[in-house]
Amino acid sequence: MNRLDVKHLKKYYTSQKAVDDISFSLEPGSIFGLLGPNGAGKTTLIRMITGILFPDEGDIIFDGQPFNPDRDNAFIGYMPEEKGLYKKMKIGDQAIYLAQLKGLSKATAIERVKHWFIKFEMQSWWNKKVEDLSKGMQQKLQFVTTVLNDPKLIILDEPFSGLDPVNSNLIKEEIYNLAQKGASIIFSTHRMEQVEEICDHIILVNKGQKILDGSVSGVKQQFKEAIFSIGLDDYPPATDAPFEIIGQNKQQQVIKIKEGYRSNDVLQYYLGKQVGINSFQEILPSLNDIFIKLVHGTPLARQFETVTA
Ligand SMILES: Nc1ncnc2c1ncn2[C@@H]1O[C@H](COP(=O)(O)OP(=O)(O)OP(=O)(O)O)[C@@H](O)[C@H]1O
Repeated sequence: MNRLDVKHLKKYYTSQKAVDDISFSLEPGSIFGLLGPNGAGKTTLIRMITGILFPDEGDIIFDGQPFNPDRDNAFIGYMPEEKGLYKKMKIGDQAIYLAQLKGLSKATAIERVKHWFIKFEMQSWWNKKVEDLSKGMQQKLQFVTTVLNDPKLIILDEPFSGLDPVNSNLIKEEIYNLAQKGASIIFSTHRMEQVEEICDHIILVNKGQKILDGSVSGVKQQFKEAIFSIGLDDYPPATDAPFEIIGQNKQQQVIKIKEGYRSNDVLQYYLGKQVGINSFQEILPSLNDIFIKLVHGTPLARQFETVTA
């Protein structure tokens, strides 16, 4: 059974089709990247999945049942990009209070908060106020308050923003741990290298519509362009070659195989020239390249439109 099924979800504002018929599914234990340019509709989609906004049309199925925010919110952890913490409240009390809001008893809330504060070396923060914390420290606290109740679905919007490399790694490891224990994670970010490193599956949204859906490796395969790197003992002039050279240094040549040829033709070509081949490897496109290719032609700022539902 899927953790989440989003079916034909729509949310129209008078001036914008913010989410326009989006469907996708999320399995338990999956780390899922929700990608898209500014104004694409990601936050609107997340707000519907977390019960903050009601969809105009479509269905959200959570753990096999129609999503009911009152019942299911206890199983969802949402870390929005904007901070949702009380500036003046003491940090320990605040974490306990937020855990209780998610349905934990006071005793369990205290136990969980202590556990996470020790794990993340935050014990000395207990009696401080949020306003005493730096941006990165607040981000770390926000992450802890998001996962305190062991959610089945965790939605993280730019979770690494403001974090130093050590704390980024700490949170990254925790994301893997939570997924391994069965939590499903939706990770929204504009940092493609983070998606490539962390996510197993992505969807790309543009102008309110889903334009790509697949595993990270599958998507990279889908957009590959017959580009290889090859390391040779010597680099003879490549006349009548079944490829074009698109880059070269002392260690390797980057080539694009011409239409109608295969990788074996490249090897045969160089073997025919009696050149020693030291390495040969396909270069897959980065998610950044794929993102730019797919949203190419989209105006830098999403334009408003007149919407009739
Ligand atoms: N409350 C609102 N009223 C009217 N239009 C809105 C409202 N909220 C969002 N929109 C519009 O819906 C579209 C999608 O916005 P949304 O915030 O979901 O995008 P996003 O993908 O999260 O963008 P970003 O990456 O910049 O955060 C935008 O064009 C925005 O102008």
